[in-house]
Amino acid sequence: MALEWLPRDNEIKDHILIGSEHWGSEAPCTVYEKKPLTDPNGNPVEGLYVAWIRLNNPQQYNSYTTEMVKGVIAGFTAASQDRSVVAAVFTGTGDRAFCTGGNTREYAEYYARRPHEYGEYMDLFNGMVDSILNCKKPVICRVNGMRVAGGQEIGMACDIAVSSDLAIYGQAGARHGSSPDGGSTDFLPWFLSMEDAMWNCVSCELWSAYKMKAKNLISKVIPVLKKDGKFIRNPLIITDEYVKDGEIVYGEFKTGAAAKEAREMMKDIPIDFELLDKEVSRIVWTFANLFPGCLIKAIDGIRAKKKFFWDQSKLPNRHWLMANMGYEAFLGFNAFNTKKLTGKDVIDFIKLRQLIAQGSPMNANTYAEVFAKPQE
Ligand SMILES: CC(C)(COP(=O)(O)OP(=O)(O)OC[C@H]1O[C@@H](n2cnc3c(N)ncnc32)[C@H](O)[C@@H]1OP(=O)(O)O)[C@@H](O)C(=O)NCCC(=O)NCCSC(=O)C1=CCCCC1=O
Repeated sequence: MALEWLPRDNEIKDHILIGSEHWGSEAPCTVYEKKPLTDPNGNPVEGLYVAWIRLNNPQQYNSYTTEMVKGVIAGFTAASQDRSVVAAVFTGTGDRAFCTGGNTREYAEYYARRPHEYGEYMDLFNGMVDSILNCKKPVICRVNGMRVAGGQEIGMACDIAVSSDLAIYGQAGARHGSSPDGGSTDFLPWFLSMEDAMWNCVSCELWSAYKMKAKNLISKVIPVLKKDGKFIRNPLIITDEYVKDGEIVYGEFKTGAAAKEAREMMKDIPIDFELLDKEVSRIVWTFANLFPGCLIKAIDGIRAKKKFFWDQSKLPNRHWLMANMGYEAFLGFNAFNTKKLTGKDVIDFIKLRQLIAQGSPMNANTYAEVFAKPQE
């Protein structure tokens, strides 16, 4: 006997928590778009979608404003709760940047010296990372360009990353007055060796996508320059040689005349994301052809290792970052934000250390000594 006699409520429930009020189309904003799932021949599959969450602030390298952070949270919450969504793709507008982190203008002009406001902001920022790590759909980071600072942090929160070969990766915090505590100090040591994680986290060096692939940060690097109908690899990076004079050179930036020649050559070559998007579709199609429950259980099992340190650190980090907005962040983000006025994007670090060595109080006079002065 079948079970028709059991009382059942068959009215489909709506689990959507946040509406579309935090998304937009005009920069700066977060764009949320449901694109049809496509099969390997590019045919749309009826009733199934991929949620694209796009940071749309290209003039400021897709840095996220406070409103955009809310848009990302809303995006991953929607992707998670929408039963027709198979996977989420996190990307940025254009071909320059995926994201270069928090909006330094907002940081300098609003949050600096408003630590409690920044505490509220950090609650949103932490919510953004959590929304990625808790999304009940696999999350692909489509790295369309630079993934720097907080951009690197939200990128590493994603499950898998495929990258344009023009992208560069790294941190900026220690140069601009923050600590990469929005995930990088927790995630980087899982991806890279401890030595590489340490250097990449603090030095603020930017490393090529090829170098990061070789060091296991990302899954795949895809050529995006299409010369005379044929994709070529980023000519600025050494990709045809592994060892030179006993050193690993694969993935390093070319220098001198070779770099100049590469830059010249790149000038007229259009950027085309066809192969990058094919790779994104291939990964999504692989996910779509797996049991959804087994898939997300496995993904959450791996995410748990990222969360282990993130969950322990995110609250103390929030409190420290909040307090820091009155001190080093005030100096660093204002220096970066006024670079067009002063001609310098960082403070005089040696002067600051000399003043600290003398036991100087950290007041407006001291701050004035370490800032570059506005040019005539
Ligand atoms: C190294 C850079 C990423 C790239 O340098 P470069 O290629 O020389 O480009 P720029 O001329 O510097 O930048 C082009 C224009 O974009 C603007 N820009 C770039 N990044 C940002 C940003 N994050 N916010 C606002 N605007 C940005 C830049 O001002 C230029 O505009 P213009 O009008 O002059 O044409 C370099 O751009 C760089 O270092 N950017 C800043 C990176 C940064 O400091 N991000 C914030 C770090 S802190 C953070 O993200 C955090 C996250 C959570 C936890 C706490 C936290 O601090």
